[in-house]
Amino acid sequence: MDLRRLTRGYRRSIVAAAALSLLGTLLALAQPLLAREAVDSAAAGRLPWPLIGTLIALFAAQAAALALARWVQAHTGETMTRDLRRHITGHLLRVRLSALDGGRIGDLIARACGDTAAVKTLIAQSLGTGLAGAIGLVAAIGVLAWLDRWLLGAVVVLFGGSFAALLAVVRRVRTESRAAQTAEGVLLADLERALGGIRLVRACRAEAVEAGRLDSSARGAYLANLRMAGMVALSGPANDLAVSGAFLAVLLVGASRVSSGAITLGELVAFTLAMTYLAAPIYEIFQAVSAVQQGTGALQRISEVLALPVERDRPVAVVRVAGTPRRSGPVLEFRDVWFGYDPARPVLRGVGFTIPARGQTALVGPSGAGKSTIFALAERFYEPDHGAILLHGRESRFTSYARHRTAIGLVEQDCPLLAGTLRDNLLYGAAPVTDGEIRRVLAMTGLHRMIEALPAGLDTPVGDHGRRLSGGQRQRVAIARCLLARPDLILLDEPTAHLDPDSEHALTATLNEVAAVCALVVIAHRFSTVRAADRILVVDEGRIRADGTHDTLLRTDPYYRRMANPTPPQTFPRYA
Ligand SMILES: Nc1ncnc2c1ncn2[C@@H]1O[C@H](COP(=O)(O)OP(=O)(O)OP(=O)(O)O)[C@@H](O)[C@H]1O
Repeated sequence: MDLRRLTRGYRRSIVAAAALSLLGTLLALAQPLLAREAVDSAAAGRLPWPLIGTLIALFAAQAAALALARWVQAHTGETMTRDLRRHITGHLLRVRLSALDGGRIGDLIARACGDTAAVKTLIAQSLGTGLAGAIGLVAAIGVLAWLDRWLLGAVVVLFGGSFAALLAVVRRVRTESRAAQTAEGVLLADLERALGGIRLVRACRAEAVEAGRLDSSARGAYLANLRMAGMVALSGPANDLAVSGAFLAVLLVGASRVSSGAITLGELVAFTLAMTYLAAPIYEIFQAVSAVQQGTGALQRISEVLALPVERDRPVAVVRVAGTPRRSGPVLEFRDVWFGYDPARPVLRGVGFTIPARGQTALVGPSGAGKSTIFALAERFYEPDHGAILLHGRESRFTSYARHRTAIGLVEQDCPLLAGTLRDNLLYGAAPVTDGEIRRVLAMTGLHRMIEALPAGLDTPVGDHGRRLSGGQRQRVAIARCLLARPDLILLDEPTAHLDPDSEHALTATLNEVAAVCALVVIAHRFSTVRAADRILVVDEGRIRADGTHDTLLRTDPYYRRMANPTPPQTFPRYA
């Protein structure tokens, strides 16, 4: 993303703002010429009322043009910021999870909010005004040269020096601006880390550690902003000094030229009036250049986000060649799938299995074996490094992400819910459902009694990440949401982990019911859940070690045998 691409689609508004600013400047520049006539007439003892009337009209027209220019600029700045935010947030929601794994969410939020605001300043303050300022400067110099070249010489010497100094300052502003934005990103990411894990922070009495960490990131932003403010502050008085010096010089040189008869008093007054209009474009150009420097730092950070790879469906032509999905046969198939979060260190090593269209399959295996990773690949959060995943007999990479995920429902281990009401969470991503269907699913998942007991029922807020619900309630809401979406295949990561024996029993009966109408794959550590499965896959070190029914595996697989008959000290069973 660069300035050229950023301004595409808004150039008309920018030019309109510049044209209005320029009109304001030109109306201002006409004033000294009329003032010269008016002062010379007044000096001759005649008050030129028509001239004075025209001057007043010019003042009013100038004010109106400049006010309108500012409004158009502000409007353009706000529109661009809104569109840029829409673009960046839309992009972030489609970024590949592999690209997000290494980044910090708080920093991404800072880029989507803070950096886009900095770009707004760039647009609102610079493009239109800078353009108009540059043209206004040339016009003002033209008028001054026409009024008196000698006086203009004095002005150029004084303003020229200060302008060169200002440009040097502006260059440093860019570096410091980028440093400040980066430091603010770190601060937001640290704050998000601390608030996201606030219970852990409290339980570990780590408030002071986190406060120190936040303090040091806040200090980074503070120092960079301070350095930038220092430079901008220095440049202001330097500019003022140059303006006052130039006025003094003009008055001194001008007075001697009036007394020698080289120019009239009216011409001197006109010159000093025109000079006031020289200061405005110079200030506008300075503001514009420094806003461009600050905005370019922010634009760079936004470009980095927009460069993150996104999930993109294959072109329709390629997808058509891949054939149509088969409804008969297995719903999901893994064919020799290899995958590593870091491709050099594979987590899955040649995983292969098929999931029939009905029935329950359990995935068991030691912690870290790769079970959740199999789910992540089945859901296409990541693509395999080698091998293929087939949905209804068709390679999943030829299916759109939306269609693929409509067919597969996932309930993850920590059952994340979103801030909102129970209803929002139950219907999140679901096709339109009837109240009867909601009631049926609530009864299946044992949520109906809990919801009946709530005064606001389904409209009860669940809090951030569903924190106002218990772990078991969260889990059941997540399962109910999944059932309401009516997928062909449901993936449940440890669905009974948070349940008491009664609820576990009830859920196992529900899962048996569900498995009669669609395919169900369950990651389970509890033997009671595994027993209910029609088929069990044993995963170990990224491979399917064994595959069969409960009875077969009891006879053939040592890990499964130990899982079925645990001996007390062996909490984490391993292969012999
Ligand atoms: N997003 C990730 N980035 C990098 N490595 C990861 C990521 N997620 C998991 N891993 C690694 O992949 C390996 C397999 O993890 P996975 O979560 O699939 O295991 P699991 O069998 O589901 O374990 P558990 O039963 O404890 O949930 C682990 O070594 C883990 O550290």
